[in-house]
Amino acid sequence: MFKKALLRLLNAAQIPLDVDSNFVPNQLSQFRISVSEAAAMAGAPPVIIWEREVESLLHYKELIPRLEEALGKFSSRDSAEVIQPVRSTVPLQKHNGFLGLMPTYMENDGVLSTKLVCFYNRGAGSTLPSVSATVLLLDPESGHMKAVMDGEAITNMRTAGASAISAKLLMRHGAEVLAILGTGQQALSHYKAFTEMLSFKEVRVWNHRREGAEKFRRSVGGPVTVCGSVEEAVRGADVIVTVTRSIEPVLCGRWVKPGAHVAAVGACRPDWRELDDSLMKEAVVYADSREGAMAESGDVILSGVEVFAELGDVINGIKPAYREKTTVFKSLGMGVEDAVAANLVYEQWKAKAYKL
Ligand SMILES: NC(=O)C1=CN([C@@H]2O[C@H](COP(=O)(O)OP(=O)(O)OC[C@H]3O[C@@H](n4cnc5c(N)ncnc54)[C@H](O)[C@@H]3O)[C@@H](O)[C@H]2O)C=CC1
Ligand SMILES: O=C(O)C1=NCCCC1
Repeated sequence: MFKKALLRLLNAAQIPLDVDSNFVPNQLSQFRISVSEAAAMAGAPPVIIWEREVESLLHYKELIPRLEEALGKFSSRDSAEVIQPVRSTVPLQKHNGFLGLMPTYMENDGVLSTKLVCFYNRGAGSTLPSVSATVLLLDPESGHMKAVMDGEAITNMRTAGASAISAKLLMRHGAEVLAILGTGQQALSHYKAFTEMLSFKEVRVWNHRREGAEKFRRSVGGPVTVCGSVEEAVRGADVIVTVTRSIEPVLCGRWVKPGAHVAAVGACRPDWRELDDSLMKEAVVYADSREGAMAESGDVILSGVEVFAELGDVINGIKPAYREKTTVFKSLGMGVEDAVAANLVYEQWKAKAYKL
């Protein structure tokens, strides 16, 4: 009874209760109760961490190593490491979109999360975002919800982080020219991740509307060449990122330099395309999840190509990285990426909260 009252007091004072053992507040440790028990007993509400705060807590330098480790764990197919089913989707027909459910459990790491993500094939005139997401982080022992987080910043950063890992592993040594097709949210996060973690002499961008590309150039500040066509942007490029909302191929194999690496991020439905057949057939195709790509990627399904390996297979040393060949990394996005990113945000949030 007394314990309960104390916990309610701590909760009212916004002292986080659902913390791991390294962070047990002194006030609780005297009562020798487990942290999960404490949080569950206290009925502690989840902390809410929104866009600006997520952005301020998440940094590529810390996120990317965690993503790399998570991709490796995913591909090890060890259920104590990662359980992550292929995303289930509910069509939002009236709104030309989908709700994706992305649960993940990492038993060894004690991480349980799910992302709810709505994504849309927006018409040209719409000002609404293409992707809207929320990540829920839970305590696997009690089921208690620890945190509710803005999922857009997490989605933008973890997707760009995974693409940067693909480039690090698959682009040719001495790569100099990066081309980005599309200039929306993912383009911005990819620009940041690629210029922070890798080094390029030139960055080119293309957008189907030139003013979008000009706006992008102004907003990133760094040197960017705006190109008038996809062909102009990608000719001679060593690394190409496709982050468009297109549902038809925008990138053709005949423009792509042999040995280039393509990180293909858009076209995440079985009948959507960003890359043409000739590129898909020429390239060695890698994916974040083989199963995900075979269920969701129009570029893979409709071109009829095989996924050669998962990125995690390369990380685990199970499959080779063909740097000298043309490579495509088909990204669909995975719950395990959201799980490690959200867990990192939560760790950073706790560290900040306890310093105060
Ligand atoms: N693989 C993954 O993990 C993820 C994939 N995505 C996908 O990445 C893509 C980009 O997402 P965001 O940057 O958030 O969207 P956004 O709406 O912010 O940007 C989309 C970009 O595509 C351009 N665009 C629109 N229609 C086009 C067309 N018909 N042809 C060429 N370009 C066109 C827009 O002008 C804009 O520059 C979307 O397809 C989204 O579903 C998003 C999140 C994660
Ligand atoms: O992984 C994600 O998150 C998404 N993947 C594809 C579509 C938009 C969101």
